[in-house]
Amino acid sequence: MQLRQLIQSLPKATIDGPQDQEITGVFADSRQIEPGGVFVAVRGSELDGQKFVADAIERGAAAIVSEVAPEPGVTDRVCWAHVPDARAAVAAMACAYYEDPSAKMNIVGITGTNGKTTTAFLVHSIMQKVWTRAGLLGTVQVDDGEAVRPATHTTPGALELQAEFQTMHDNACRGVAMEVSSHALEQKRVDGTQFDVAVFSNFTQDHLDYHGTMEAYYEAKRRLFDLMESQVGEKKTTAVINIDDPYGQRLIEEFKGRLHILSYGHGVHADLRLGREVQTVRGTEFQVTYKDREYLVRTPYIGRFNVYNCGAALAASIACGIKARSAVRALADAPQVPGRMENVGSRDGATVFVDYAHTPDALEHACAALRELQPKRLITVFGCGGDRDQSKRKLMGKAAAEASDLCVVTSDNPRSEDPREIIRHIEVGMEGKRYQVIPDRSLAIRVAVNVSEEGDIILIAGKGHETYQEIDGKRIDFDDRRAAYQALKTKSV
Ligand SMILES: CC(=O)N[C@H]1[C@@H](OP(=O)(O)OP(=O)(O)OC[C@H]2O[C@@H](n3ccc(=O)[nH]c3=O)[C@H](O)[C@@H]2O)O[C@H](CO)[C@@H](O)[C@@H]1O[C@H](C)C(=O)N[C@@H](C)C(=O)N[C@H](CCC(=O)O)C(=O)O
Ligand SMILES: Nc1ncnc2c1ncn2[C@@H]1O[C@H](COP(=O)(O)OP(=O)(O)OP(=O)(O)O)[C@@H](O)[C@H]1O
Ligand SMILES: N[C@H](CCC[C@H](N)C(=O)O)C(=O)O
Ligand SMILES: [Mg+2]
Repeated sequence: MQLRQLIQSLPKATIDGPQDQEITGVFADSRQIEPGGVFVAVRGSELDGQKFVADAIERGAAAIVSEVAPEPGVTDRVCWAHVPDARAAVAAMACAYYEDPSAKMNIVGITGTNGKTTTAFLVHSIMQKVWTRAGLLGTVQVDDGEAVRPATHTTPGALELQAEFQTMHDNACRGVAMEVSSHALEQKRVDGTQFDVAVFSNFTQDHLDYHGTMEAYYEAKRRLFDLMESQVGEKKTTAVINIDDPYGQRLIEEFKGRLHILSYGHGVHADLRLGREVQTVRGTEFQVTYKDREYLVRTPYIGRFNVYNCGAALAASIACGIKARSAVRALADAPQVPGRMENVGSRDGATVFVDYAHTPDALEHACAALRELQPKRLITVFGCGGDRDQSKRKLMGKAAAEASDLCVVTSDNPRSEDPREIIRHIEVGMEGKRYQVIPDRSLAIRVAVNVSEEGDIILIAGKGHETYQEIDGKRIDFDDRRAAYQALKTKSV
């Protein structure tokens, strides 16, 4: 692509210097730049990209995009675009460079505190069944329609994202199911993406370390809908919103008349109504009413919260033009989402589930889901992440202690923090309840399995699909599922 053409995609830019050359790519990381590339200097949360401009020029950058004006003489060597917002510039150039691949596919973006990964898997699996090829982007993995690989972020940076969309389109994907994290929305990673459907699953406390307040966290989530409203193009867009969630109701109020809304939930006002749930160890059955027609949904997923995730996935699929009946049918063999309510085995009548609940609300729901299976006792092993929202720790302690017969409090990615200090924060919420503290996660799992008896259920929460434990900035191999399997195998009688 010609630099002149790319530069035109930048809103409100002041341009100086040579523009007549073919460029080799757009880069926000100076370490990746190739000669003839465009370097965008982003002021990040850790570093200021401006510091790397000289390095980028040294490596042969053809153009610099920056919030800072050029120094005299620089524009004799490179083109300089002075912009008001470098993150917005990255997104705009990413879309232009990859020629707006999101405009050519059905894009479902999913935001909310809990349930994004699960809902994205469900939408992806419905799309795959109906359209043969579909893309998936989320916390666990990326599926580009041909190959699956582990994800590094829930939502990739703007450049990686648009490149991924292009690959998916080249691979004949008709649709993409993607998670949209609040970090991504705040950092404009999805700006310029043309969504067909935006889903709001629910909203409870998390990430206050990053967003500061619940209001700022909500504003970040709402940006997905603001973006969809301001989207230019041919797409008929739909906002799929959980009407049973108080913040979902607020979102509906805020966007009524501005976006086409398809609500889901248990109430009579929901456009897609959920009801008559029956939970068993093998899965869940429930009824869906949409446009006066009733559907019986069968899914292998357990837990009431998964009825919501299925409802969101059905509504999103319908909004993409998929027949309700086909979507319902596809849910019957919904895939196991790695580390989400994953049954990893039983021994002497006690069963272990590994789950990714790492917020107070998720932990409460995960415990409640397993309680519905009427265990003799529910034994919960959990911890809280270091260098993350500290105020959720005591709330998670309370949620787990209230719903469990016994808790084993342990470590979950302490990162740079002292694991015992994190555990002390958790314990504040557990006063007067039965629990044990075992900071070594592997030992904690072994102890929980060893004390279990016939009819017990053990929930190992917080790490789900993760295959590491992050201590002091280092990632050590660790997998709850493997640790549980080993503990079951070597259980003392
Ligand atoms: C806090 C946060 O979200 N940080 C993300 C963000 O970094 P940043 O933009 O603040 O960048 P920075 O490190 O300060 O550097 C500033 C700029 O200098 C550039 N640089 C840096 C070094 C150099 O030598 N040359 C150079 O050009 C960097 O490429 C960057 O453009 O953008 C980077 C590129 O996209 C991300 O890798 C990075 O994710 C960090 C590692 C991270 O841990 N993020 C987590 C919190 C996150 O994003 N999580 C959400 C999910 C949360 C949920 O569970 O809901 C996610 O979407 O994954
Ligand atoms: N709809 C829901 N409501 C409440 N809790 C849920 C819901 N769906 C899943 N959970 C709980 O939250 C955990 C995380 O689910 P999931 O990975 O689908 O969410 P997520 O929003 O992608 O999370 P993250 O932001 O960490 O990627 C699950 O393991 C489960 O315990
Ligand atoms: N995406 C979540 C993952 C948390 C998982 C938990 N294992 C932890 O490390 O805190 C976060 O960044 O808050
Ligand atoms: Mg996720």
